[in-house]
Amino acid sequence: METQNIRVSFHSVVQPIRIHKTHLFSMLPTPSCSSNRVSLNIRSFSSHTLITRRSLKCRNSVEKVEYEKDKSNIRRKNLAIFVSGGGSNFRSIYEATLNGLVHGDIVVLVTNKHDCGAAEYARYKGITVIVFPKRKEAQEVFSAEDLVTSLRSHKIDFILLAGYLKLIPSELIQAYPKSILNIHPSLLPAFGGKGYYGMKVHKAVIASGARYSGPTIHYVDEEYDTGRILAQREHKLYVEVAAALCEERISWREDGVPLIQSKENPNEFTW
Ligand SMILES: Nc1nc2c(c(=O)[nH]1)N[C@@H](CN(C=O)c1ccc(C(=O)N[C@@H](CCC(=O)O)C(=O)O)cc1)CN2
Ligand SMILES: NCC(=O)N[C@@H]1O[C@H](COP(=O)([O-])[O-])[C@@H](O)[C@H]1O
Repeated sequence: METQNIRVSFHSVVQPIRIHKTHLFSMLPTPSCSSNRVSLNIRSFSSHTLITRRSLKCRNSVEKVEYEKDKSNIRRKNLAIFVSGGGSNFRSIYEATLNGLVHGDIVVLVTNKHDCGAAEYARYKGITVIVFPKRKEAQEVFSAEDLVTSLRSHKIDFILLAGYLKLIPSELIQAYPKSILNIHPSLLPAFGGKGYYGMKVHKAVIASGARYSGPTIHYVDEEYDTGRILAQREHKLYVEVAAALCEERISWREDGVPLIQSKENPNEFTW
């Protein structure tokens, strides 16, 4: 049987398309590199905060400009993560909340498998674990409304699905508009929908002869994998998107396309 070489690449397959929007920010003055060091504070016109740029050394007239968003006056966000298995993305995001990459805290883990690896890890870290939906034979009923009430009591700002294998009910979607994301292990819309989860997705990609694959992060709507796509790139993507969420660097284009404001250059947006 002919073996097929497939490159399952988590590198940038879909080049981020960058657009330059100036109405959000003052035109960024081009830093002069006459001196050895440049430092510049840039005040934006938008609701965003002061963007300070660390002074940088210019070498060989090549500028390396980094912007450090001033997060001191951005409220830390409360996150709920939904998982059904080991929680590899959950653990990455959790670590990122501790090392400062994500300006938020994982307050609740929701799972349909009370004894999954992610739930055990969460309990060990002192994170509240909620089982939803409960097993059919469970004594007490815990409805979608009960789940919304519980998430509200924990003051949850965003919900991140990370290997959660059940359909999110519309009650939750209505209660958290534009605030629920999911990571899917293919370049949607290909290989998505009911029945496409876990290894089933990768097997379908390989069987199709596709040359590339990679994850998609999208907003969650009532159907499996049909919500607005936010990002498609290498597998550490969820931490970067969670960071953008918590730093309020996501905006919505007039036609409903969500955009991520670049951390490096606030005048650039990708989708
Ligand atoms: N309302 C939504 N809920 C969920 C979405 C979504 O986009 N909208 N994404 C899924 C995650 N997912 C793909 O990214 C996904 C998960 C599970 C399934 C699936 O077919 N599940 C089986 C049951 C599997 C099991 O119980 O072990 C099924 O429904 O028959 C498809 C896609 C999370 N929720
Ligand atoms: N449709 C989404 C989906 O299928 N997600 C899948 O859930 C698992 C999560 O593993 P983890 O719990 O070890 O991160 C992974 O297999 C991932 O592809």
